[in-house]
Amino acid sequence: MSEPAHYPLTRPRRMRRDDFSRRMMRENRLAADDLIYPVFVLEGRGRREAVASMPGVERLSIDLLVERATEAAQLGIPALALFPVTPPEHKSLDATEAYNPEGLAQRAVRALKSAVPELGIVTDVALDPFTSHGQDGLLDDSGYVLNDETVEVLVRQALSHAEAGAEVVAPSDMMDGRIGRIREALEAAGHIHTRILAYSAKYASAFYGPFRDAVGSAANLGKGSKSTYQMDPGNGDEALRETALDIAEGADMVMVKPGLPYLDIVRRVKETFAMPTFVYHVSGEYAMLKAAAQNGWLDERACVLETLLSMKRAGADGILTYYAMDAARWLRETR
Ligand SMILES: NCc1[nH]cc(CCC(=O)O)c1CC(=O)O
Ligand SMILES: [Mg+2]
Repeated sequence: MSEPAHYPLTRPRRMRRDDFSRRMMRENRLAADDLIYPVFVLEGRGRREAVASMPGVERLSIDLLVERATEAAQLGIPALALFPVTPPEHKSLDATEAYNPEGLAQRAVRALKSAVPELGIVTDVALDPFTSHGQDGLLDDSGYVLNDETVEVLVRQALSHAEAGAEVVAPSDMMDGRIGRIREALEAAGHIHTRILAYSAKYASAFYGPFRDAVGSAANLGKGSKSTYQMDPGNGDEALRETALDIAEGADMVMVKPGLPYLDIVRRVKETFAMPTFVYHVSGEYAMLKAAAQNGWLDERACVLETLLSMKRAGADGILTYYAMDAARWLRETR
């Protein structure tokens, strides 16, 4: 009774035969701990506004945001990323509203920290919600985004966030040298515990379109491009050089953005630096999944969870996603 020689000795399908052995060999899992929930905050009370290009996503006034944040914490989500919707009358060429201690972001941080202290708050350090032209920095006469002058404003903005109680500041602007300057300023001001989540490899991506609608910077930006500071989608090695600089300057965590089209970069960054590595599943990626789901073309729950799991498999330690609340709920239910 000899083995038929043409039969494989190794049958990978054995381990896939039953649910128990599939679970035993599963290498990566998604959990609520992996999720960071990006939210848009509005002026006023009792206000909620839908974002047309992101069905299911709402801009909320601080009081409603506090309720939402309470739910997020109950679902086990560790942190929220805050994005203010600046009223047009507070936008200017010099973006001074960015570091107003009574600004919307700063007030939202204080309200969230007092109502839901266990939920980590990540603030966005960048000037685009505050400039009248929608660029992430100050402009010279030719319209070029100035680096060092912008960094000085980012430092003031980051300090105002730390002062308000944000545990994590996340520079998303891609100016050179800003991590080092922010780190020095935080230390000098005694904010030695404030973590920096650096958007280290942020690409000049068309997938940010719906976000710019959500924060109301799309109209200001018009046809303007961010290619003189955000990275060229054709580049991979440059992402490693950018990340190395941010780590050397004092970043505690690094990020790649967008997500799904850039998972090769996530893998390379994680393998090269072994740092806490985050990925941003951006607004356009959310919109794609949502649109297909609304048309009945994709199983939303299955495709979203598969997408987020693939980000973990690529090496991400955490994911910023507009699907955070849904995903945390889905992960609680047993199929
Ligand atoms: N500093 C701006 C910023 N911070 C986060 C996003 C995009 C997030 C998303 O698309 O979900 C952007 C947009 C941009 O760079 O134009
Ligand atoms: Mg850089």
